Order: sequence, then structure tokens, then C-alpha cells
Amino acid sequence: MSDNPLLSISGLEVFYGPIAALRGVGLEVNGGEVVALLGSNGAGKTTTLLSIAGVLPVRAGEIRFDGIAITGQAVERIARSGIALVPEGRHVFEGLTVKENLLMGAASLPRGKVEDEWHKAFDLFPILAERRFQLAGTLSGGEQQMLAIGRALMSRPRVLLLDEPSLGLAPRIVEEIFELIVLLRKQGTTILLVEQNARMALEVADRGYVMSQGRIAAEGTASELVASDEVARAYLGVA
Ligand SMILES: Nc1ncnc2c1ncn2[C@@H]1O[C@H](COP(=O)(O)OP(=O)(O)OP(=O)(O)O)[C@@H](O)[C@H]1O
Repeated sequence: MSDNPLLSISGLEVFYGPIAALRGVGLEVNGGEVVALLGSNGAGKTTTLLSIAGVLPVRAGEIRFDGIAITGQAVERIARSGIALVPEGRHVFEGLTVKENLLMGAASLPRGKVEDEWHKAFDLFPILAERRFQLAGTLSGGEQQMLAIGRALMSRPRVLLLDEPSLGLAPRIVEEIFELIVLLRKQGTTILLVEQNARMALEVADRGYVMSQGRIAAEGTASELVASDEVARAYLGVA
């Protein structure tokens, strides 16, 4: 682990009313890494991503981005500083075209840079280029997920927070999503990836954390986590 992680969290406590969802979570993401955040339903993975993005208030603990404390900052400020969240559920603007959706992601970019970014997005997602004038609501689930990721990339984020990108997609499309993550990693994109599909996530990740009941229960390199009997039994569906 580096001395200067791009994103670091320590002692994070988050509550929904009286219920503690995070009970002292700590993790780090270094620049250029893909880090998997795994764990069973309700472990606190989504809550962790929402807290980093500033969507949920933090009761205790600290979130640092590029060495600066961002705990408690407003969502827009956190987004502008370079953290992009792709929430679970493929949120796209259904009544807007593919291209308009991508433009929505580029709102904070200087005008001259927007065209570069959508060319990059269309290179990354040829299917979106083909369908650029189609309404987003008429795309397939997989295409909508690609569009949601493409829109987040349009803001040139320094960290991409991906919440369950494979959820509810057919196996062939899930493969495509993971191929995309491999490609983004090769391009140097830093990603914190929440996934139910632990085995596939660890195939594309450098390191991982396993959450349980609002805490980090295990951490290690992807190969260490795959090789750990305890992790494999509890979270990777190995008998
Ligand atoms: N809006 C909410 N109100 C009350 N409790 C919530 C709310 N959202 C989540 N929780 C609770 O907080 C805990 C953590 O939930 P979270 O969604 O972060 O888990 P998760 O690991 O992402 O699970 P999943 O894979 O099911 O989304 C769970 O006990 C959940 O029931």
C-alpha cells in the first residue's frame, strides 16, 4: 500500500436513523488501482460508496481524497473534485438521447474539451456511438449500464465508484462489463468496485476488501482473497 493513497477512509461511521450501517470502516485506493469492495447483502458496500460521494452524512471518521479531507462536503463539490459515482440500477435520462446523456456528464468540463471526451466515450463504447441519437430509455439494460458508466467518465473523474455494474444483466453482458473494467484499468482509471459477483470482481481487481455487518472483515490482494479458505467459503460461494 502506498503512503499517498488517492482515496482513503478511516473510522467511518454512518447511520440510517438509529441503525448503524457502517461501524468504523477503513480502506484505501491508490491511483490506477481497481479495488473490489465485496460482502453479502446489507454488509454496507453501497452505504460506503454513497458516503464517499457525499450523498449520506457521516457521523464519525474521515474521508480523504488526494490528501485533502472531504468529509461532509456537498455532493457537487465532491463530484467536481473528481469522484464520480455510478449508482446501482443504471440511472440514465430515459427521455434524452445517448449523446445528450453523455453531455449531461460533461457539464463541468470546459467547452473545448467536451468533444474530445465524447469521442473517447464512443471509442470505448462503439454501441453507444451507433445509437447516439436513440433515446436512452429504449436501450437494453446492458447498453444503459454502459451509458451510465460512459456518462460518469465524461467528467474525467480521478476515481470511479461503481456500484454493482453487473446486477441483473445477462451473463454475456456481464462479461462485457468486466471486459470494460479491464480496459479502463489498462488506461489507468482508478476504480472502487462494489460487486456481488465476487469471483469476477477479484479477477479484474488489484486488491479487495470484504465487508461484513458494517465493518471490513478481510482485505488483501485479489489473489490473497481468492486463496483464502475463509473468504472463499463465506463470500465466493465455495463449499
Ligand atoms: N435507506 C435506508 N434506511 C434504513 N436502512 C438502510 C437504508 N439503506 C440501507 N440500509 C441498511 O444499512 C445496511 C447496509 O446497507 P447497504 O445497502 O450499504 O449494504 P450493501 O452491502 O450495499 O448490500 P446490497 O448488496 O444488498 O445493496 C443494511 O443493514 C441495510 O438494511
